[in-house]
Amino acid sequence: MVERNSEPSVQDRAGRPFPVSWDQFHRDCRALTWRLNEVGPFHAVIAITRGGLVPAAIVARELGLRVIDTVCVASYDHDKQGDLKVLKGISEQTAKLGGGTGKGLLIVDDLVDTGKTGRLVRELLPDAHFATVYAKPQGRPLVDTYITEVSQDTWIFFPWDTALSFQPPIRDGAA
Ligand SMILES: O=P(O)(O)OC[C@H]1O[C@H](OP(=O)(O)OP(=O)(O)O)[C@H](O)[C@@H]1O
Ligand code: HPA
Ligand SMILES: [Mg+2]
Repeated sequence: MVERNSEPSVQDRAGRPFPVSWDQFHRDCRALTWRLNEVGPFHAVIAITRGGLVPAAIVARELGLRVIDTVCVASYDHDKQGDLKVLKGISEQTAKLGGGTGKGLLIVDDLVDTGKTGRLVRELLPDAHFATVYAKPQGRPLVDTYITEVSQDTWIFFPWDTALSFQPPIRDGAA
């Protein structure tokens, strides 16, 4: 738990931890690609940084796509969501592939939570296909394809944000 002021963080409010291992994440990305393979073909993959970079690499590999671009968005400072900022949009070359509206482009992110990030990127590329690995109910309507839904009060811990650590035995008070 990280407290920077008296407000509970999104993660504190979320309560339910959902740790995801690298193995599980890889399996979920492959499951996502099975679905996307039926929707495509796509001209390019666009990762929403930074969380979307990992699933985008796996999905692109599985779909045989080599054109990969990024939309760089900053919102959560660890677990507190601030104002959204687009730090970088897609390149002119990728925009051309999508005919200006994103048609035939595949946007990938690790998850949708409130949907703020997804909404912003959809506004930039309204005709693109938006895929995430995980979805919470508030953001789910924005996503075209996802694999696993978790409750809004779940906090997903991704493998690139975590490390193995000792856990005290349950009888000694472990959660
Ligand atoms: O649906 P929302 O409520 O907008 O939340 C979802 C976004 O939040 C996380 O990114 P974050 O902004 O934390 O940045 P990161 O990908 O660089 O970790 C996650 O990777 C999604 O992009
Ligand atoms: N886990 C990690 N990052 C996030 C989440 C989450 O559940 N929601 C928004 N950003
Ligand atoms: Mg992100």
